[in-house]
Amino acid sequence: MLDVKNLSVVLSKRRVLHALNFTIRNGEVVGLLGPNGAGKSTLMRALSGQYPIEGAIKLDEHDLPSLSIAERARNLAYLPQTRIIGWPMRVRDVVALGRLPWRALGQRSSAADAEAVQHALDLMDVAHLADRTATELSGGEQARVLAARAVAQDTRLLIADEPASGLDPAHQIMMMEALRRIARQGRMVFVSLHDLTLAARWCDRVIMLKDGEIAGDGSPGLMMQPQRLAHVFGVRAHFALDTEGLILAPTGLIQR
Ligand SMILES: Nc1ncnc2c1ncn2[C@@H]1O[C@H](COP(=O)(O)OP(=O)(O)OP(=O)(O)O)[C@@H](O)[C@H]1O
Repeated sequence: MLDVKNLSVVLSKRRVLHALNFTIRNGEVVGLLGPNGAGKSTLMRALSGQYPIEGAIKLDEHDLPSLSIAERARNLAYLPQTRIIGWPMRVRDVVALGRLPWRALGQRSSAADAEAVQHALDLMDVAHLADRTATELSGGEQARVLAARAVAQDTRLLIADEPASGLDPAHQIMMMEALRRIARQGRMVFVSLHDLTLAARWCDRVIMLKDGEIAGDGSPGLMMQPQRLAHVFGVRAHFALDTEGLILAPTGLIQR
């Protein structure tokens, strides 16, 4: 379980996150929602050890901020929002970088590493691109390759900052299904999303951020009510239910 207590982050003397409290349980996909500037990326970076924090972050028995970089990389994978690959490497080699935290310096990759890489390539539907040069791929393809690298890291917590943005509809659904499959193996997935339709359908729980504070934490059905959507996002939405769950489509702006 991830247990976050009184987490605050100050950047350039500005308090961006204000005493956040929440948990993520094993097996859950938890969506992080909120308008631009709410603090989603800051929270994800803080959890992955990129910012100094106030408060406490515990991942099972570990105090996350005090783990070494190597230990952290074996426990937590972080997929950043910017997903352009800078190195002209083969796709399979980019994904294999996710295995480095599991090997001693100079140790050769094992059959288990190769299996994890292939699994990640398949899960993110990039196996057919495995021998291409990563920098020559489209933006959405590069995004899926970097997601595969994070999956190959095989950690109990996966933090993904807007992994569905820039993907075509089929790959957005594939991404959410993949995250759900990862969670159902008993792992934790924390995913930020701007697409409320995807969040309503694929997240077990959503946490809403507004101005660096939690404005809601619960099931999509409970959290995505008209009043809260109006308060947090300033939008109204159409709601429907089908056999697979909630369908939510933002339809207009609330006049403020
Ligand atoms: N290094 C920094 N120094 C000062 N303020 C920062 C810094 N990084 C981010 N902020 C501020 O923190 C707030 C939250 O930014 P953050 O990037 O976390 O928002 P977000 O919810 O991820 O937004 P978006 O949906 O646009 O990606 C913003 O007001 C931003 O200006």
